[in-house]
Amino acid sequence: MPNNIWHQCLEVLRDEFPAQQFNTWLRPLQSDHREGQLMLFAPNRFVMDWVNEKYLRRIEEVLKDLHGGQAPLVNMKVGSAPKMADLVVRSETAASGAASEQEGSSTVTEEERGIAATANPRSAKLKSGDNRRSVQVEGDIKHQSFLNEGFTFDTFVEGKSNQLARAASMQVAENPGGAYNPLFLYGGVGLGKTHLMHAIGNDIVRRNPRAKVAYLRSERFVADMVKALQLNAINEFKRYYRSVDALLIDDIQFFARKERSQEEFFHTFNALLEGGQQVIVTCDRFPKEIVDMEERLKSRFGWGLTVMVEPPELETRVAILMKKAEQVNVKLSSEAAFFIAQKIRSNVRELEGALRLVIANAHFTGSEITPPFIRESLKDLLALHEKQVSIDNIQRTVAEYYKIKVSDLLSKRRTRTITRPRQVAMSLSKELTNHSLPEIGDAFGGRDHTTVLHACKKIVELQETDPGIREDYQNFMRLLTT
Ligand SMILES: Nc1ncnc2c1ncn2[C@@H]1O[C@H](COP(=O)(O)OP(=O)(O)OP(=O)(O)O)[C@@H](O)[C@H]1O
Repeated sequence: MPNNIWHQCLEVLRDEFPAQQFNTWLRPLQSDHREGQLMLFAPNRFVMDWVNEKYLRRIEEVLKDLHGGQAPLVNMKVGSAPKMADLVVRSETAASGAASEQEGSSTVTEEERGIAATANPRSAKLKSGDNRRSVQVEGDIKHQSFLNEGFTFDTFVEGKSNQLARAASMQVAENPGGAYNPLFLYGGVGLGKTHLMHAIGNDIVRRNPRAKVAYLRSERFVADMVKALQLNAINEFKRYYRSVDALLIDDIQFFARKERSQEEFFHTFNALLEGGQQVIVTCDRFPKEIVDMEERLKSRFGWGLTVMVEPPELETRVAILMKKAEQVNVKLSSEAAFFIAQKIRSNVRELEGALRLVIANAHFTGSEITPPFIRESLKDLLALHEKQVSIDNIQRTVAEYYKIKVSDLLSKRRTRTITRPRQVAMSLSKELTNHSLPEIGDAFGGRDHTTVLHACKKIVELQETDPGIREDYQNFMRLLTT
């Protein structure tokens, strides 16, 4: 009876608390007891916070009374999917002494409060900008996250598009707090930034099981900070985030406009860097391009190493598909992988989604995975893709075709090998999307609309005089629209 230990504990608690309290907060908790750890699953974050605040200490005492030195460590988690990187709150012995840092003067913005209100309904009752000093909190609550165990360097497929990011990440995992601090990984959606970040975290813990690694999305940092302010626990918040060996913050762009959080993060960031602790940040764009973010924070991001993760080229997409299929013990022929990789170019997440769909269909129908079968399975998805020609899509297709990088198309480089593909891509964007000339200019590294106009004229001219360009252009039209 693996969860017996929790039932014993519940029996004691049932006698201690009024029935209504017991039924509301303790009874709904589900448990999973293994390897010296008792994981309690709360149905939502509000219940988890409440139990943490009001009952966790008592739960631990009861377990100690019942099992002495054999009592398991208690962790709490929302939901029940063990593979997800959900927030885990671990109760630990309070560290002595209060943090002495001065609090910043900026106030919590409406948006920041909104996040906290979602995370914790009680916070909605608190007055805006309430940042009274902490007196005491019930127990010292420390936050830690489970890292997705499947996201490792072994499961990450290397290609030209991510070679540098992967190498830098491996260096950081080997030597956290060393030369690449902070590590700033950026790039479009679904390209593997989170995967790499977890791989670093997992590797740090593998090398040093005592290492304290905190992974969280930036919204979580904001919500925790606002909640800490409201519960007068900001010093505990600061102490916790400054005590980790590595702080991994995903999708930092969500800090935009959250001034108080930026300020808090700025101080945390400095403290960690000074302490030789590792900071890793991911973002959907280059630091300088993040809007509504303090300049001093953006410039700090550039102190270590900033690396882009680019969309994978065809060969890498094929390799990723083969690897993902292998992970679920499905035999995928290279012809089939190639077929999917050619059709789905947007990002790896979508590539994975397409593969899952094909595998599920094959499983249910007992069919072999062949190109005609794939075409039929992905009919709706492909139709959607074909309808949606985006500038992004055009840039990727053109870059891949001419064997250059998307970032070259967006750069200021003016060599012929780059300018011609750039003009082709601009012209295709004008012809195949509804974007205006200024919008297209913007999407190509912030160029003026007259540059786009010039590119369009040039490509029309060249199609008449240069058979090579004419053929390329026709190929693109076919690739992008059929
Ligand atoms: N090179 C790769 N090898 C294997 N899997 C990959 C690779 N790149 C991405 N993936 C997979 O693609 C999926 C999406 O990746 P991930 O969540 O890391 O993207 P992201 O760049 O963080 O996106 P977002 O900006 O939306 O958060 C994950 O399942 C990840 O394992």
